[in-house]
Parts: sequence; structure tokens; C-alpha cells
Amino acid sequence: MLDLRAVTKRYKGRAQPAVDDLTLRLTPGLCGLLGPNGAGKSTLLRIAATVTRPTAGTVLFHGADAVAGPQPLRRALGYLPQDFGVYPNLTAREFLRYLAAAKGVPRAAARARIDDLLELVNLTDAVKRPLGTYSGGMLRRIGIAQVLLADPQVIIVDEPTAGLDPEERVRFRNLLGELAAERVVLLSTHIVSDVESVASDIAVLTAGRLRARGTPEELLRTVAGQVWEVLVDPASVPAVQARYTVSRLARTPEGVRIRLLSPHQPYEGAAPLPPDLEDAYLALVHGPPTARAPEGA
Ligand SMILES: Nc1ncnc2c1ncn2[C@@H]1O[C@H](COP(=O)(O)OP(=O)(O)OP(=O)(O)O)[C@@H](O)[C@H]1O
Repeated sequence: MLDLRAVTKRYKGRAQPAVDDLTLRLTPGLCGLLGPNGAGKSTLLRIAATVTRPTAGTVLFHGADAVAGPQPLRRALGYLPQDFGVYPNLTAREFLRYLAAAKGVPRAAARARIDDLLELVNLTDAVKRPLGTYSGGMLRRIGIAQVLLADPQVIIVDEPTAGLDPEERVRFRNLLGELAAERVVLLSTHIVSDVESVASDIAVLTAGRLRARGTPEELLRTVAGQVWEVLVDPASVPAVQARYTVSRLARTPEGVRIRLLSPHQPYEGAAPLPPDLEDAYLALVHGPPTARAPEGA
């Protein structure tokens, strides 16, 4: 339905392209776009949302060029940018009515929909307050509500759960999961748990390039047999970190429990663990788990 083909974006004055010859074909379902800060996620989402023009490559929506003719995609789109701004003097209802009018949603339909959406994002109690008095998390929820105003076919959300409390995160994640049954949902994050339970499709972006794409199970297979747990004394932690990619570290009364990536048993007594998505993501971002040479070797 939405097809990014060999898309490149170069910003002026930058040696490296922010997005580099990237192809991503999206059909209904939730695609989680994972990548570290600066990987190019926001740029890619802005291109997919027709906010930024690619330097090279094309975006096709239902087979038609959405760079040359963005209107059909824009009409079908709900987009939450990372830096979503509001008018601070408007109330939630006024602001959503304004956006609905801008999107061409008929007035009567908009009224009913706005009340449903405010309930959906749990803001019914705050509708009479100006948005300038909202907390960061509440503003994020307004951003989420506006995504759904015109019943979009394509939903593009950039780090949507930033600033939400844990309960709201889960609510929103599940909501996107439900919406993805019939829609293209593209969600960017650098937090693996944001997409772990809901994304059937995960794309990992590093330095503007698509590093991997697959189902969570496919990504897990890339680190099968390469995740280990060791218990070490606190003084040994820096040496372990220098040699291996460490995915978790917990201090316990017995010592420091370290979860790390290694192609073979790293230390005598190290126990193998079933990999999780965080391990697979780290291996993709930091390269395959080859042990680095110990210091002085
Ligand atoms: N308007 C711009 N002008 C110049 N460089 C930019 C611009 N926007 C982004 N960049 C650069 O392009 C690269 C990719 O940035 P982008 O914001 O797309 O990454 P990201 O993965 O979304 O990162 P984050 O998670 O920090 O938002 C970075 O090196 C960034 O500094």
C-alpha cells in the first residue's frame, strides 16, 4: 500500500545522508522502526508522511507517486511528528475541531468523533482546560487523538509514547495494535519494548540504512545460542563490558549478573539464555557478537 523505494535524503552541509538508499514496502499491519538516536528514523517518517521530499527515490501510495502528487496519501494519513505542537490558548475540543476542519472532516461527524477520541485517550476530564496547562504526557495524548481524526488508512507516529506513563504506554501500544489490523501503521522508537508485543514486522535502521527487517521471531533467530549470563564481582564489570556487548546488568547480593552477547561460551560457568528482542536489536546495532580482544592481548 505504501512503498518507499530507494529513498535517500541528504541535508545541506552534511557529509552522510540521513537516509541512504532505503527501500521499505508497507502493507496493513504494524511495522516498528527501531534505531538509535540519529539513525534517520524521523527523516524517514517525514518522507513517508510527505512532509520532507527525498533527495532521490520515490514514495508510492497505492502505486501512485506520492512525492509528485502527495494529496491522496495526505488525505489517508494520520501523522504524529516528534515535535507535535499545539495552540496553547485553545481547549482540547477546540483544537481538535480546528484540525478536523483543516483535514476536511465534516462538522457533525467531527463533533461525535472528537468526543469519542477524547475518551479513548483518557482526556475527557480535561477538555475545558487550555492546552497550555497540559502536561507533556497529556499533550502527547492530544497528538495521538489528532492522528485518528479522519479515520486514516495510514498511521505514522514518531516516538509516540515519549512522555507517557507506563499505563498509558500499554494502552496506546494496544490501541495501535488493534488499528493495525486494517491499516498501515509505522511507528518509530528506540525503545524495544514499545514494539515487542505488538509489531508483526520490525525494521532496524542504523546510519540511514535498513540493517534488518523481519518478524520478531526472525530477528530472535539471528542471536540464537549467543546470549549468556555470567555472575561476576563488581571490579570485573568494566573488563566484561570492554569485551562483550552487554544487554543487561543487575547488581545482586551475590555479585553483578550480566547478560551479554557472545558467539560461544564467554566464561566457564556462563549459562546460555533464550534471546529476547533487546538482545537481537543490540547485536544488529553493535554488529554481530564477536568477542573483542581482551586488553593487552
Ligand atoms: N533538518 C536537518 N538538517 C540537517 N541535518 C538534519 C536535519 N534533520 C536531521 N538531521 C540529521 O540527520 C540525521 C538523522 O536524523 P533523524 O532525526 O532523522 O534521526 P532519528 O533516528 O529520528 O534520531 P532521534 O531518535 O534522535 O530523533 C542526524 O545526523 C541528524 O542530525
